[in-house]
Order: sequence, then structure tokens, then C-alpha cells
Amino acid sequence: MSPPLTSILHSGYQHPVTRSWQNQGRNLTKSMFMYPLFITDDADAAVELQSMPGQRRWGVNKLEAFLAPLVAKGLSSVILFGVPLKTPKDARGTLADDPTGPVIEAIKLLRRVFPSLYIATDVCLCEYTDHGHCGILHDDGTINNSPSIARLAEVAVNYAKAGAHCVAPSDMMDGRVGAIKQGLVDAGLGGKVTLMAYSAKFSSGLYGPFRDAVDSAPSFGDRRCYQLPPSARGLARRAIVRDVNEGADIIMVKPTLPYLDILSEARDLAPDHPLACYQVSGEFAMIHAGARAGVYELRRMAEETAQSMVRAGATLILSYFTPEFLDWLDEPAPL
Ligand SMILES: NCc1[nH]cc(CCC(=O)O)c1CC(=O)O
Ligand SMILES: [Zn+2]
Ligand SMILES: [Zn+2]
Repeated sequence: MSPPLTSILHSGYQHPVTRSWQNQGRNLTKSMFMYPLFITDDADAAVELQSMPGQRRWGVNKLEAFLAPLVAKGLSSVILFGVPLKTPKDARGTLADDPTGPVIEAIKLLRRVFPSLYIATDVCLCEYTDHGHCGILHDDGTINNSPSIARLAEVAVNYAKAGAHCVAPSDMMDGRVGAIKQGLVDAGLGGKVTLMAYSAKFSSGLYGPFRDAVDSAPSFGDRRCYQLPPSARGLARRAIVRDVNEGADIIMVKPTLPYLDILSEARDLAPDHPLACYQVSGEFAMIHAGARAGVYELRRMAEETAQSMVRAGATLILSYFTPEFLDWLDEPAPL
């Protein structure tokens, strides 16, 4: 028996051209990809990271040669993470905004050599604190929120003053979006710098390779009390709304694949904001591991996952696959 006429769906769109019309205008584009870069305090470093294939810890002196071909292929934005390995850490993350530190030096260099490149900076204290937590602590080891957000705002403003186009707090302290926005306004940078908030950042098993890469695993306890529990749909929704109200310009959901439902809800809660998602280190490592084990082809899975994010509503994807996408998007794969 043949199906009723209106049941005919994809068979009516078999041609690759008609398949390409099914994306509702949301093709992957090069400018959707923001590339995370680890900048360390050894200026000549180019150290491969075992757990993240193809990724390195870069010294400032190596950045121009590494990025020039990517910029030529259409790389439009990067996000910088500081990785201090030689310099001393302390309780308040003093070196986060060291004017001679790797992040501020990288901002200045990149602004100068790549005038078209959009430069975001991750804002957090965990890479710079001796205890490895994302904020400043009380004596009992719990987060002391007020000084934490004051310090984060100070760091963000100093990155902005150095030339960052975008500051992106990933710490998850309450009220830090408002504190940073106020700091930017007070510094006369309110209308110049984008605030991208890691709004729905979940306490995930997928951050492992990153913590190795930046050497920021907490020395005691964990980040569960300030990152969202995986089941926390309600808290994620409230955090998104709060960050919009505190003045976030871009909302982010992180990680991506286990949280595509949250991404889709973020699209509805902040319909008029750009929406970012972070395909984190563990997702990247997982896709590589599966490809290596012969489960699927790397490119195919990287594209399929990126497409799922865009379909869920993302307009911006932070991904370690960005350099690959600059090539792949020039040679379209079969749909
Ligand atoms: N402020 C910490 C931070 N900023 C970005 C990531 C994860 C990025 C990745 O895994 O790729 C983390 C890790 C964490 O919260 O432990
Ligand atoms: Zn942190
Ligand atoms: Zn904790």
C-alpha cells in the first residue's frame, strides 16, 4: 500500500540542491567559528597537548606565524586563555591581568598584526589562583562572591583596555556580568567592548583535557558549587535571563552535545541576542577518539555536531575544529 500523498517527505527532496534548502537559512559559515587559543608564559613555546590532537600551548612569539595562514583562510575570531606555568600563583589571581603577562601581550600583538581579527578573552581566575578555583575564597574554602566579582571586573577591564574586543567571564560567580559591564562603562568602554557571558555552564565531565592543557584543576574540592548540575534546566534558564538583564551582549551554553536542549531554550529565552556554544575539550577529544577507533569519519562527525548546534539556535561556535572548518567550508561535503 502506498502512503498518503502528504506523507511523502524527504523523498521529494532527493537532489543535493533541494537537500541544501532544508537548513532554513542556517548554513555553517566561517565566521560562526571562534578558535580557542592557549597562550603560555614561555614566549617561544609551541607545546603539543597530548589529550587534544593538533592543539598546542603557544608562546606569544609563535602566534603570528601560526595564525597568518588561518587568517588568510578566513579565521575571523579567537578566544584567548592564559596558561601561566612559570609565574607564581596566589589567592587572588594577581597575574591574570599582568601587563607583561601572556594574555595582554597576545592581545596587543594580535591587534597589531591582524587588524581584522576579532579578539575575545576568557575571563577567569582559576588559571592564576594557587588553589585553582575560579574566584576568591573565604578561609573555609567557599567562594567569597563580592571580592571575586570585583576582581573579575578589574581583570576584564584591563583586557579591554589592552585592546580585547570581547571579554567572556567563565567563572560563574553571581553578579559578575553586571559587575563587569559596570566596570566597562566606568572605564569608558561600555559601548566598545562585547560581553559574552558563559551563562549556562554545566559542571561537566568534558573539561578534563582543558584542565590538563591549562593546568587549572582545583587543588581541593571541585567546581560543583558554582557550575550548574547537569540536571539543572531551571537554573540554566534563570541564569540566562539574569545575564541578559545584567547586560550580557552574547549568551553562551557550554558544553554543547549533552546540552542541546538548553541551547534551544536559550534561543527562545534570548531571541534577540547572538547565541554562542562551546564545544569543549572533551567533546573534541571524544570525536577524535571515535574517529581513530573507526567508529566514524572525523570530518563527518565534526560537521554533524556543528550542524546540530546551529539547528538548536547557535549563531557562534567556540571550537577546536575551527582550523579544519576553514578548509572544509571551502570544499563542501555531500549533504
Ligand atoms: N574557567 C575555567 C574554564 N574555562 C573554559 C573551560 C573549559 C574549556 C574546555 O574544556 O574546552 C574551563 C574549565 C572548567 O571550568 O573547569
Ligand atoms: Zn575558572
Ligand atoms: Zn566547589
